[in-house]
Amino acid sequence: MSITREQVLKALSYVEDPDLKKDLVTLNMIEDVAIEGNRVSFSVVLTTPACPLKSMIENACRNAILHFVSKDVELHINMTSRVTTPKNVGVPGVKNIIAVASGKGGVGKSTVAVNLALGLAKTGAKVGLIDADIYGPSIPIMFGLECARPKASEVNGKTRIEPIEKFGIKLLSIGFFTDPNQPVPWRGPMVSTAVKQLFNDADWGELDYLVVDLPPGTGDIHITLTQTFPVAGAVIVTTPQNVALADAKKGIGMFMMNAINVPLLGIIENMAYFTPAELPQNKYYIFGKGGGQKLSAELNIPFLGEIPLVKSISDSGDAGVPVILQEGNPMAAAFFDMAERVAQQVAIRNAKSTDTVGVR
Ligand SMILES: Nc1ncnc2c1ncn2[C@@H]1O[C@H](COP(=O)(O)OP(=O)(O)OP(=O)(O)O)[C@@H](O)[C@H]1O
Repeated sequence: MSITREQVLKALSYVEDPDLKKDLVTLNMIEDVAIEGNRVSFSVVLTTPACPLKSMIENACRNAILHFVSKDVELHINMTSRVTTPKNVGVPGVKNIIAVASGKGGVGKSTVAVNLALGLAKTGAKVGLIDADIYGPSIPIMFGLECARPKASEVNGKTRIEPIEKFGIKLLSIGFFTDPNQPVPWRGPMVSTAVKQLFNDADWGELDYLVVDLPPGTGDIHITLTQTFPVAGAVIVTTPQNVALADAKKGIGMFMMNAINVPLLGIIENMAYFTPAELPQNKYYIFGKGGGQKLSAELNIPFLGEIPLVKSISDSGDAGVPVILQEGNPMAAAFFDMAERVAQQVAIRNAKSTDTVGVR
């Protein structure tokens, strides 16, 4: 039996990426094809290491080779990734900026942003996190970094801020530069300058994803961010109450405005139901049921999942070790699934955009 490269590629041309709706060969996702006797190896280059369809695609490739080439092939598939990016990247080295927003305060936006960033990093992606919530920067507490002060140096006459590194990600919070006991009366231009500095004056290096925790509502920071930097997409966090959903709708409306026009990656319903630690099967829909799903259906925006109201989420945030880092905690799995879905939506958006590079 003599296997050819053409046979291998022909077989793999029957495997479609379910999200991108094209076959892997057309998408240039097959690399490093090597054949020695009946030993065949190749790499599948996914659009994100957080791809929730990774094992499904690997199985489909295996079946295609065994079916169309030979069932006697000794097959080695290397599943790898190269994160895609919108063409206009505003911060050099940063592939995708993901904004995490909410209509109302206190719905768990920072909790989602933190666990999203750490979930993406867990898959092997290079991740940064910016806490741009000037009214209540909570990320220093959630990372146990209340007293941290990032180093700043002068490079060629320009200030360079070094993000703090913890739990495998780089982070900066507006809270690192203010006194937590001293209220800061922010004025519009100050806000805009401070936010731009977090992006432009920081040494972020190479990042696949830079997650930005925005203040609640719609304001100066949202306008500065979306008009200064090309944002890959926004994630909207809401709770199930009608008042929260109504405000979430306004937030979504802002991202859809022509002048802003940021892709909506989806809605996350936080505190979707209460579940006691000792009775995890019991779900109490204390704030109403299914509001986030209904909103996503109404506005035709992906629903990225629901996170229950669980004491360990709050405790871990206060203790400075986010829940996604706790092996075996079911909430870690819930946040990890959510992170995969967000990365999936970024890849879909990037591929749909005519400006996309990375998927060739
Ligand atoms: N699913 C959850 N279960 C239990 N507690 C939660 C959950 N989500 C968030 N919390 C807790 O609720 C509080 C508010 O959360 P968080 O700071 O993330 O909200 P936020 O929307 O960012 O608020 P703001 O923008 O007003 O600062 C925190 O104490 C957090 O630990």
